[in-house]
Amino acid sequence: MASAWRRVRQAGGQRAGAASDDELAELTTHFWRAYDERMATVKFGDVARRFPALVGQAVTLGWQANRRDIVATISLNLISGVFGGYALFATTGVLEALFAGGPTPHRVRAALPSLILVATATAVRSGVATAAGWAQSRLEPQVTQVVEVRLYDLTTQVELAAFDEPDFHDRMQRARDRGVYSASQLVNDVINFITAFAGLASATVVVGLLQPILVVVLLLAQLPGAWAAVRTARISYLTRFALVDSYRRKYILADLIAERRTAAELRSFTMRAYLIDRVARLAAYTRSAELRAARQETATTAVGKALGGIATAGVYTVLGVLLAAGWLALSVAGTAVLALRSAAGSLQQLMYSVNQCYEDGLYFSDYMAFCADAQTRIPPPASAAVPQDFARIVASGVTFSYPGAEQPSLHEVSVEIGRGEVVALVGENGSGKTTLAKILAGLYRPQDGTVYWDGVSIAEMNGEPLRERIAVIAQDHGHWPLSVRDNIVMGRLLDESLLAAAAAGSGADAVIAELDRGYDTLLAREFKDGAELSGGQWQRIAAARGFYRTAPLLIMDEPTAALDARAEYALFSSLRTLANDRTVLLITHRLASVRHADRIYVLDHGNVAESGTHADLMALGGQYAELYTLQASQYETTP
Ligand SMILES: Nc1ncnc2c1ncn2[C@@H]1O[C@H](COP(=O)(O)OP(=O)(O)OP(=O)(O)O)[C@@H](O)[C@H]1O
Repeated sequence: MASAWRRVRQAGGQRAGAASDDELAELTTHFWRAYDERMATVKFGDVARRFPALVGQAVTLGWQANRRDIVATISLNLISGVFGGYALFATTGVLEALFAGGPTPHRVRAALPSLILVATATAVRSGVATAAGWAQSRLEPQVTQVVEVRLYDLTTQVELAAFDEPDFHDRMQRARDRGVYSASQLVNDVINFITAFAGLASATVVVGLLQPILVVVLLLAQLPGAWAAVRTARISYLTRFALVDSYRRKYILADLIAERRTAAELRSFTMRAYLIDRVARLAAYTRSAELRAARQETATTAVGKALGGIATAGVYTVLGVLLAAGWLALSVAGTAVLALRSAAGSLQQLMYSVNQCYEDGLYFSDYMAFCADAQTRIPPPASAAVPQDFARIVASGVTFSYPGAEQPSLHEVSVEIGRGEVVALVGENGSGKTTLAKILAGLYRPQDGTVYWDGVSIAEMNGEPLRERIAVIAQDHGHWPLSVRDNIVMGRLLDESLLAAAAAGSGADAVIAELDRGYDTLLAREFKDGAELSGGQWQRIAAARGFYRTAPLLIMDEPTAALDARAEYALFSSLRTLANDRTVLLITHRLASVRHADRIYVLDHGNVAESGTHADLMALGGQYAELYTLQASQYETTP
C-alpha cells in the first residue's frame, strides 16, 4: 500500500513538473508567518477583556434561538448550585454528630436529620441539573439554525463582485466551517461556565465560612491549569487560522477527485496521479503544522499539570498545618476536604469552559467579522422606483475591472437598447460581452459610467426589484439538483400555462416528454431516480427558465452554443415571436443568427469597436464583416 502511494506520488511529481509549487503559493510562503501575524493581534489580556462581551453574545444568541430554553438553562443551573452548596453545608451536621462522643447507634440516630437534609438537597440538585441539561441540549440545534440562516441571508445579498475576491472566500470558509459550529459551542461554554461558577461559588462560600484562608490557597492552586488551558486553546486556533487557505484548496481538490461531474474528465485525461500528488503535498504541509501545534499543546499541558500537582500538595499541607495547630475541628476539616474537592472540580470545569469559551469565541469572532463585512457589501437601499417597463436602456461610458485585475474588462463602453428591440453583442473570446451583460443585468456595479433606465441610474434602484424585470439565460447556467419544474420555475409562483409556453418556446418540452417522470424528474444523477441531461438538453431547460420569467428585458448569453441545428432554428424563431413584447439582448458567436438584430455591437478588448445593423457593419468592412465572411465561408462547398 505504502509503495503504491509512493509510486503515485512519484508519478504525480514527474507530471506536475516545475509549475506546481508556484501554483500552490502557500507551500512556498512559510505558514508560521501567517501564524505570527495573527499571534500579534490575539493576546490573553484582550481575551480577558472580551470575556464579558462573549458571555453577552452567547446569551443573546440563546435568547434569539429560544428565550424559554436559555432562561430555563441558566436559572436551573444556578438553583442546582445553591442546592449543591446547601448539601455540602449540611454535611458538617452529619460529621459533627458522627464525631461526637457516645455509643455509635446513638450517634447515627443523632446524624439522621442532617443526613435526610443532605440526601434531599442532593436529590433536588440532581433533578434540577437534569432539567437544566435537557434545556441546554435543546438550545444547541436552535442556535446553529439561527447563525446558519443569518449567514445564508447575508451571503445571498452581498454584491456579486465579492465572490471574485479570494479573501472573501477565506473569510466565508472560516465563518461556515468553524464559525457556525462555534456559535452553539459558545452558548454551551457560557452555560457550563455559569454552572461551574455556581458550583464554585457555593463551595467557596462553604469553605470560606469554615476557614477563609483555605479559599485563597484553593484559588491559587488552579492558576497553572488555567494558564495551560488558555495557551493550548490559542495554539490550536492560530494553527487553524494560518492553515485555512491550504484546507480550502485541499477540500476543493478532494471534491474534484470524488465528484461525479469531474469523474469522466479525470479518467480521460489520466489526471489521477497528478491530483492525488497535489492533495498529498497539501496534506503533508497541513500535517506538519498540525503536528508542531500538537507538540506545543502537549508540552504546555504537561507543564500545567506538573505545576498544578505541586499546588494541590500545597493546599493539603496547609490543611494539615491548620488541623495540627488546632485551628480546625476534625468535623469541619472533613467538610472542608469535601468542599475543597467539590470546589476544585468546579474550578477545573470553570477553567475548561473559559478556555473553550476563549477558543470558540475566537472562531465565533471570525463568524461575526464575516457577517459585519458581508453587511457592508450589501448595496444600501436605494430611493428610485424600478419602472414596470422601459422605453430605453442606455449604458454610458461604462468602465469595469474585476477585483484584483490589472486591466479593466470594459473600458468606457456605451450601448443603447430600445424597447422591443433585439440587440446583439458579438466579439472574440474575452472581449467583454458577458461582463457587459452582467452590468446591464444589475449584477456588477461599474467603477465608472452609468446604466440608465429611461434616464434614471440603476445604481439608484434596489437590486432585487430591478432584477425581477430582467430575465437572464446565462452562459454558465446552473444545473440545479432539483426537479425539472423547479429548474424552470426557479422559486417563483407556479403558472402551468406559462410553464408549458416556456417549455415549448425553448424546445424543453421535447426533452421533458422523454423523461419517465416528466416535470417531476429530479435532475441529479447522484440521487435515487435522478436523471441526467445532455449539454443541449440542459441548455433548453435554461432557456425555458428565461422565458418563464415574464420580464421586459431578456438577456441571452450564448443560448444556442450546445443546441443542434433544428433546436437552434426553433429557439430563434421563438425569439422573434417573443421579441414582439420583449426586448432581447443576445450574445452569440453564431453571426448568422444576428443578421436580423436591430443593432449589433462588436466588442474588442473591452471596447466597442463597431456598431450598427448587419448591413451597416458589412458595408464597413471591419471586424464583424471579417468574422461573418469567415463563418459563411465554412458553408461554401469545396470542390
Ligand atoms: N470573474 C472574473 N474575474 C476576473 N476576471 C474575469 C472574470 N470574468 C471574466 N473575466 C475577464 O474579463 C474579460 C472579459 O470576459 P468576458 O467573460 O466578459 O468575455 P466574453 O466576451 O463574454 O468571452 P466569451 O466569448 O469567451 O464568453 C476576460 O479577460 C476575462 O478573463
